[in-house]
Amino acid sequence: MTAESNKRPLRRALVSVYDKTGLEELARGLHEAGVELVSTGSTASRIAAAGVPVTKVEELTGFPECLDGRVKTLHPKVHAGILADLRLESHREQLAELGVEPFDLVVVNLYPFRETVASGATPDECVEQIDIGGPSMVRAAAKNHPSVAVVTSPGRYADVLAAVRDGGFDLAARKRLAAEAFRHTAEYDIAVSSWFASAYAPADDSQFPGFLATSLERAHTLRYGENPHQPAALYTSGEGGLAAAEQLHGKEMSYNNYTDTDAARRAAYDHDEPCVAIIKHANPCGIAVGGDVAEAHRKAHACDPLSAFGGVIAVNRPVSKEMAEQVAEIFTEVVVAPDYEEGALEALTKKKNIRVLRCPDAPAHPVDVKPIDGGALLQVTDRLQAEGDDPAHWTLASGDALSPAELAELAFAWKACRAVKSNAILLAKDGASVGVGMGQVNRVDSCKLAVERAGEERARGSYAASDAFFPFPDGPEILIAAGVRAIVQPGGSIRDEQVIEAAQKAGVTMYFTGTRHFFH
Ligand SMILES: NC(=O)c1ncn([C@@H]2O[C@H](COP(=O)(O)O)[C@@H](O)[C@H]2O)c1NC=O
Repeated sequence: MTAESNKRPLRRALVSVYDKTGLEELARGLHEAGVELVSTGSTASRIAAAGVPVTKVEELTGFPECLDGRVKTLHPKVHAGILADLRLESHREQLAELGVEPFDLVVVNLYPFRETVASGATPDECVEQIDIGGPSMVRAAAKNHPSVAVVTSPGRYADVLAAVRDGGFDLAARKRLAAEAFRHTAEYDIAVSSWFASAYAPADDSQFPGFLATSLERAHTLRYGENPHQPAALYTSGEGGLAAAEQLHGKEMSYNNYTDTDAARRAAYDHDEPCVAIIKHANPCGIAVGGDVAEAHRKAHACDPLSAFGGVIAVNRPVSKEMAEQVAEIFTEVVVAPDYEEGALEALTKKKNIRVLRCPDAPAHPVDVKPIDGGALLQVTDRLQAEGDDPAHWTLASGDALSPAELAELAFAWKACRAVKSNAILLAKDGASVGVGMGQVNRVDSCKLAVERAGEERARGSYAASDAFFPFPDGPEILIAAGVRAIVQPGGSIRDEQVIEAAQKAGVTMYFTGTRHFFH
């Protein structure tokens, strides 16, 4: 059967829309093409006011709309007209016996439940905005797509008018519309059920909903996942962020580009000053702040130029021309920034392959969701804390108190360390990481790695941060032997006394934050 022969002419339409955008044009176009219109309350009034003939649904059902609109279209004369499978003789015969006319087109959009909740309305007001008749019609029409076309968005009206002039929608188009319709009602039900789960949840102390569902849209299929044998795709939540970033230049973003870019933005936005973070395999090979982004980039790159080759760079300010020219000299996979100053894009795009992203929003996701076999873990996203991450609240555990300038150096090391996968040790100097020990299964090896990466000269006099407490003095001893000026760590080990003693013996300043930043 050809697509042409699948077409079903549009002769009779049921229109019931809360959002009246484009309604008059749609009604007029349908009427001019000879389509009979049946409609509900205020939708019918708007159509009639536009001078287009319309039959009120009450005239069809012989039953008044009642209960403040709770019952309008919930009637067999409506639903039999939508649900009759016109391919079946028996259905056609039954409609004739019952005196029911079939509908070929259903145009419905639903009460604004989400918007009502967001407006801070009372529970009763929210409940009243749960559409019942609308989803019933949409689901019925979508189920019966072999006979009926269903439209749930004013964005589709132009297609409807094109189809009506062209002999109707073919079956493939009706299937696509049905898929859209079921998604529309599914998203609606997710909003309603999520609201119920939080607004009417059984009393317990959990701040997490009793039921969790989400709706994500596939933005595009990626070339592959973490490895070439893994198919992968990107989904967006519709709330901006990295997944919706605008790509201004370069090859298609890969799965690994996205994960590294996410980590890089997390690191760069931890700092108030202009900051650049360079990430490889989700770990920093350089983080630095500076008077401007060009300086921050030079300092970040200097941390580990070998590893920065092929890195992903995030900036918390617009990229300047000067920074862009520096970046263009180095093989870089991705640059992401809130914007690009004049001349910056020109400099970057001289490199054919570099991916350039504009992402105006700071990272915002409030909850981390991690799938595990058979379920998922949810946690409130780790952020810098008002207290533990502010040096004003730190406890001096050993040595002399630092001067404000030195304390600022140690505070930079502490914040930058949060971007390193645990066990994390980070050495910093002049507002730049100089040695990073990441992802080791014991803290001593992380200390060794950080010191080795920094090299003797840069380690000496640097400021060291540890994402979690030292369980033994062996880690700090390595840092002390390398000549660090001060150490910051959460504290809280049962052997804190031994750790403090090691620092005291060496005359090294040590602060406790009381806050931990594991990052896995
Ligand atoms: N109760 C019903 O039978 C019913 N039938 C259609 N609706 C909704 O009423 C709205 C349109 O109403 P009106 O044409 O009165 O503006 C649409 O959003 C439609 O989804 C209904 N409303 C709620 O359930």
